[in-house]
Amino acid sequence: MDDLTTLTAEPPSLRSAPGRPRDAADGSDAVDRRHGLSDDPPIDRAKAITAVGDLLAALGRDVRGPHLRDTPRRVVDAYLELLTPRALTLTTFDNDEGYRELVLVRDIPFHSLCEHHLLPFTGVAHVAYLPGASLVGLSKLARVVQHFARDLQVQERLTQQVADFLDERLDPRGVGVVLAAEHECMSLRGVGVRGTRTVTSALHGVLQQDPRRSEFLGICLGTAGSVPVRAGEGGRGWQS
Ligand SMILES: Nc1nc2c(ncn2[C@@H]2O[C@H](COP(=O)(O)OP(=O)(O)OP(=O)(O)O)[C@@H](O)[C@H]2O)c(=O)[nH]1
Ligand SMILES: [Zn+2]
Repeated sequence: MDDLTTLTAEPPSLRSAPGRPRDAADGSDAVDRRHGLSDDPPIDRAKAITAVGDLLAALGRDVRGPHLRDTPRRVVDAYLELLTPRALTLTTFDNDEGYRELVLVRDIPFHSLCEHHLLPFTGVAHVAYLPGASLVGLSKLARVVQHFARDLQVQERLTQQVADFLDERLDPRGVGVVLAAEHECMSLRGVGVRGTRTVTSALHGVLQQDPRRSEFLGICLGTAGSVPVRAGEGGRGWQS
């Protein structure tokens, strides 16, 4: 192992300076997940619990009932769980053998929360890179997806964040990320079209150009022998 980079993602309430990736006081690189305005207010759990209680009351619910009584706390803790990223450690190795072909981890299941409706979108990610001087631990490609998915997101931004992060940290010859997801805000409500898949991609470096682009997208989008299906139980997102 030639390099070990630890990226800690603290709960937002503990962060001193919300913003994009920044240097932490302990010398590690901290990735702040609240990529919106740099002056995002801190999290106030008690205030959030009160607000959910008020919301339920305003929706005409009797919040004194045995099941609803503790629901505001449950809801707030559920959101905090869904929106707090796990710490991420990116482990890289010298590419001593000079491997130069595509490294692709396909069918990574993920879930995130849509920023517009606070409803989940779930699907699979396909993450690839063309190595330069370094290889990365394979599981880390899945961890990067999970890390950035734990946020209020739009699919386009999530896709780009994963690609940009790997491009910055690995210095590879190319990076490719494809996400295919179903948005519950389109399935359960609104237009009500169950079973649609939104596909987004972000390509960097050599993977932007053919023939690498076609090779990568062909594997991801099914023109190389498999057909994408909804992310299913057990994380199976594709069918031969
Ligand atoms: N581009 C993009 N749009 C998204 C994403 N998630 C949800 N949306 C869309 O955000 C849009 C919000 O549109 P609005 O008209 O403000 O909301 P709405 O009245 O609830 O719209 P409907 O969903 O059409 O009922 C909808 O078209 C959603 O489908 C995403 O990840 N990316
Ligand atoms: Zn939505």
